[in-house]
Amino acid sequence: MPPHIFNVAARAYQRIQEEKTNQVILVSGESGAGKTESTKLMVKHLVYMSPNRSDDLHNKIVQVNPLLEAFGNAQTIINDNSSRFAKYLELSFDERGQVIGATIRDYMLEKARVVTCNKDEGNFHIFYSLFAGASKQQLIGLNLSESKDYRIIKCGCLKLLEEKTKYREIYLQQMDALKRIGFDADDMNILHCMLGAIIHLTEVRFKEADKVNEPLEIVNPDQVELAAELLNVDPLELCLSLIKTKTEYGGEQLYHLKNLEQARESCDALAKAIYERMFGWVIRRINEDLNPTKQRKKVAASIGILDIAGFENLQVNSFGQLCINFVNERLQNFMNDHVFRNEKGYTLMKAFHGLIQISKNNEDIIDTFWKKNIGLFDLLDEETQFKQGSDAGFVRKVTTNHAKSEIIAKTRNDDPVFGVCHFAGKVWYDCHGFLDKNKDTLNDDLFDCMKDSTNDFIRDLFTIKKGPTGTISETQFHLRQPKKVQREHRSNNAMQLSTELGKSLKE
Ligand SMILES: Nc1ncnc2c1ncn2[C@@H]1O[C@H](COP(=O)(O)OP(=O)(O)OP(=O)(O)O)[C@@H](O)[C@H]1O
Repeated sequence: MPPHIFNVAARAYQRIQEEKTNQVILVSGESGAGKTESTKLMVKHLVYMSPNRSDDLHNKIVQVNPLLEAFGNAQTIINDNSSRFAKYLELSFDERGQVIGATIRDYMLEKARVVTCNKDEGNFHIFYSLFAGASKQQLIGLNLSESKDYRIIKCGCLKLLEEKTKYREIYLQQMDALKRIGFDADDMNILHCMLGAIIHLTEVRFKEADKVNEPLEIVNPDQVELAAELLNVDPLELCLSLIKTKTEYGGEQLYHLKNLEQARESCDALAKAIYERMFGWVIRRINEDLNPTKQRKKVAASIGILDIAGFENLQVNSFGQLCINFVNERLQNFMNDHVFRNEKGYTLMKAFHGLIQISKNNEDIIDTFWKKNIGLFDLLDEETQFKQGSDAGFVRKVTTNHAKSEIIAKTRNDDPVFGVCHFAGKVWYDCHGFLDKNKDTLNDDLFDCMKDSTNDFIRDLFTIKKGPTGTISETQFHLRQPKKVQREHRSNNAMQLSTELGKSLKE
């Protein structure tokens, strides 16, 4: 039945051979519709059609999926294995139509999931497989305990104990896939250290001081200490950067103490930043391994497959859903423009008549998001920059500026919620935390702290600038080879750390 996965792939392949033009396959559909599975089948089919293919390369291209899914997928209410990032995979072919490599571009990783996930959803798969699959020794090495109820795996619905056998198996597959793309012992060590550091950072708790104008108290400084140790950064510098921030004014450095919320946010922001950069690094390594130039053959044409997170309408829709749904609006618009509005598209539309629903023009919806000054994104940026800005203030701006719009829906109560009538249906957005998610900044002190790591690789990872797609996987910047994290043996140092912290804050 059209549109048949293998038929679409075969047509693209035929065109690169006959017309010698690059092809792109755009896979769209709601979350859980089968985009990722279809992409995998198309890749398999394209590689299968390639003559004299190298089995090693063939296997590698097909086998990167468990890795991408480990770090980029999670259980959602709709899909047990939902892609929480967008992926553009480009297969390169030589003049004989032989596949000679692949490149992956990643976009929009939903890194907020590391620290918050909706009820009945899960965190990224890698955290569950780490606890289920890593040996006792490995976990002890990361100062993690099998039995502790960590926030990172507690959030969401997955019952690790019930799924342990499944996740142990998945962990072994993931480690095997990492080895296949060239991860050596040092790479594995640093990857595990970063995962461990993220887990410890999400455990850090803060407490208001008893007196006003006094710094916050870190309830469990041992967790900061452990994270610092795994990242080879100075624990005292890390503690200080979590509870105070510096600004420059008239050439002078001023220090501000963070409030409870700001400290929690900056700790979460650090955990998210480490995850995001680690994810980019894994993709970068996949790309290095599958680089077509390694085959010493000229790329004659390519077939790209775009698989982005599908349209979402969950029980609670937040900033992530707003961004995902906007991208889906843009894709829909692209389809309208480039497929259905030209002659070939019209024929296609007739052929598909009754099989798929042709959506109406959605330019008004795109304008609602993007129009200068009054579009949702400009309004959100404006409210975010406003010192007294709030989530409720953003919703007020949206509903006032779009009072007559048929696209924006309001609630009758004062909840910071508004609705958008998308091409695929109406979605209500709960705007709690929108401003923070939009800010998503790691303050300079924390950045500097990471850049001061004594481990060259961690330092590079945080010095590297993000590329045009917002990830580090694509930048030209050179990353040094990871070196094993040097562990200093620390015991019962938390007390000493607290004393040093108090002294340093007084100074
Ligand atoms: N061709 C297929 N064969 C077998 N199972 C499939 C196929 N397509 C989809 N499925 C089933 O549907 C589930 C969801 O598919 P998939 O993850 O590809 O959806 P998606 O559209 O990529 O969703 P999301 O946008 O959430 O990432 C799969 O985990 C699988 O169980």
